[in-house]
Amino acid sequence: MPETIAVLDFGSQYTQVIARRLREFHVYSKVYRFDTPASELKADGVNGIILSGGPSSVFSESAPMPDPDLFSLEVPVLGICYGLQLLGRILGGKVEKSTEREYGRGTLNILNKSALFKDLPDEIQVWNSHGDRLIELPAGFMTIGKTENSDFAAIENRDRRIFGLQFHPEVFHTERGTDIIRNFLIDICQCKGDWTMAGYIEMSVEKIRKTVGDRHVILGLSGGVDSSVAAALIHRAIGEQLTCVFVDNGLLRKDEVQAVEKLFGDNFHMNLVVSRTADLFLDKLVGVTDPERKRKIIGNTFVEVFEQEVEKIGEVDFLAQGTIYPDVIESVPIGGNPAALIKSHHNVGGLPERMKLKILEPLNQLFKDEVRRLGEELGLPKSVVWRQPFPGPGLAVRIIGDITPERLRIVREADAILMEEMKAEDYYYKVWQSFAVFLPVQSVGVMGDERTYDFVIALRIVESIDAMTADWARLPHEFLQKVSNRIINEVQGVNRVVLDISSKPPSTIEWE
Ligand SMILES: Nc1ncnc2c1ncn2[C@@H]1O[C@H](COP(=O)(O)OP(=O)(O)OP(=O)(O)O)[C@@H](O)[C@H]1O
Ligand SMILES: O=c1[nH]c(=O)c2[nH+]cn([C@@H]3O[C@H](COP(=O)(O)O)[C@@H](O)[C@H]3O)c2[nH]1
Ligand SMILES: NC(=O)CC[C@H](N)C(=O)O
Ligand SMILES: [Mg+2]
Repeated sequence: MPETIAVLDFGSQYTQVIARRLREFHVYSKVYRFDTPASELKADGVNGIILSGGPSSVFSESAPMPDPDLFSLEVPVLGICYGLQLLGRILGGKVEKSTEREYGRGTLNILNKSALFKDLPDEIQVWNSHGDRLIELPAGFMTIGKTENSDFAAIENRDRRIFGLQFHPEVFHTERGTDIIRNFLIDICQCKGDWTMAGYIEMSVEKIRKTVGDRHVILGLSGGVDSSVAAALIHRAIGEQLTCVFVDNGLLRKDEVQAVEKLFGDNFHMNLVVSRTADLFLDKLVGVTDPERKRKIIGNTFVEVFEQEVEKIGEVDFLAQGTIYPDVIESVPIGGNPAALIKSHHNVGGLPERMKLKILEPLNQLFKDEVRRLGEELGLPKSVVWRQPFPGPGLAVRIIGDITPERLRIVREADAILMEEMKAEDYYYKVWQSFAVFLPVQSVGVMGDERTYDFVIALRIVESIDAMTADWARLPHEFLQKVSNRIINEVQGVNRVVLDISSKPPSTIEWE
């Protein structure tokens, strides 16, 4: 393992932001479940531990708790927000609900000069988001900073190298937040910061070889960024022991099967099987309107298809997927709280429990932009690395309500027109995603003096860095007008086009 910082996830919306801030300092970081045994962290040889924030209160009965032994591992620990409250309570201090909650901007007064605040001024603006607070320090701790409403906004046990911050150093709005993180990583955990993408490839290749041994792997290949990068990485590790399976589930975009076959043939030299199983998927989806049910059915059917392919190939032990970190966090209910589940990405929450194949997901700690850098490092072409994402459940989650052949035709044609124009006007690579959504709403129109009563297409065009947040792209009106005209003129059954101007949050990128 390279130098690693463990980030224990207590459900903060910023956990992933912490992890990538660390990687920006060229230190490998890995997100672990909040209850990971200390022995596992030790076995992984972690150089430091960060406890994330989280929505719970540490004194509530259902509060997620870490293994207390992690404080005896003799590596530095930094608790952020909930993490501070947690270590405060576990080590003998007291936490209470506060009447003066702090949300947003605050001023931190730095008191005792701590290694954590090296080279910082005595006062910085910080970003808060908490309702509870520490009111009694645990033994051996001292205050190193306070805000208006928290006497213990920053605390330290110098001997044991345990630190707590009530504010969020990982967010952009905390002044000098990256310096605080740097101080923790470089000065306190003594990381060298020599981790690179090339190093990541080397580490992953080794790990894949060790996990797989002489067994065989099948990989669900969609032609998308993630699975293509995963394929290239795994192929580098085990070569011929890998077979890629591309599933035509009947929910793909116009001409996509041919395009992926060609892309693959031109750029890769691996075993590829195309599984033509559209009817299997579409039959199961007849009459299904609930988004989560669609996703679960598709996830299950993918596995069914993979298992059929395994029967044909023989001796296969692993199913590899291009799952990346955001797929994982959105699909897993945090702290067992189902309300925190946003949507089941087909490749994560949609997998059946009875599955026999073991899962191999070498990208499940990375963000999209990191996957893209990895793809470039592996020598994949721009047309693969910079392709817009397309969800595994495909057009099923872009047809609101029932999925019928007629609706598939409509959304496919509309989508193809948008895509063609995006490429022609050079917008395709400038936005995160652009696609058409079919709305099961009919409205009145007039075409050639004749009344129409046809369906609506919504255009969804968004900008994003990592799909965790997104905003609608402000494309020129002339462009939108052209796309709208073409769709209404060329796609039978559509007489109205609307533009989705919602951001994520509160909306999501896909409509289902
Ligand atoms: N049609 C398909 N055939 C086989 N596997 C698929 C298919 N669609 C999705 N998958 C599997 O599900 C995983 C998740 O899909 P997802 O869309 O997130 O990733 P991707 O298609 O590889 O990349 P992108 O996000 O750029 O579309 C893929 O990495 C792949 O392993
Ligand atoms: O492989 C996938 N399987 C899925 O089930 C899935 N659902 C959403 N997406 C893609 O993830 C990103 C975030 O989407 P949302 O804002 O809609 O959650 C966007 O890029 C979506 O296209 C999926 N990808
Ligand atoms: N952002 C956080 O970690 C919040 C911690 C805790 N839920 C509080 O409100 O104080
Ligand atoms: Mg995809």
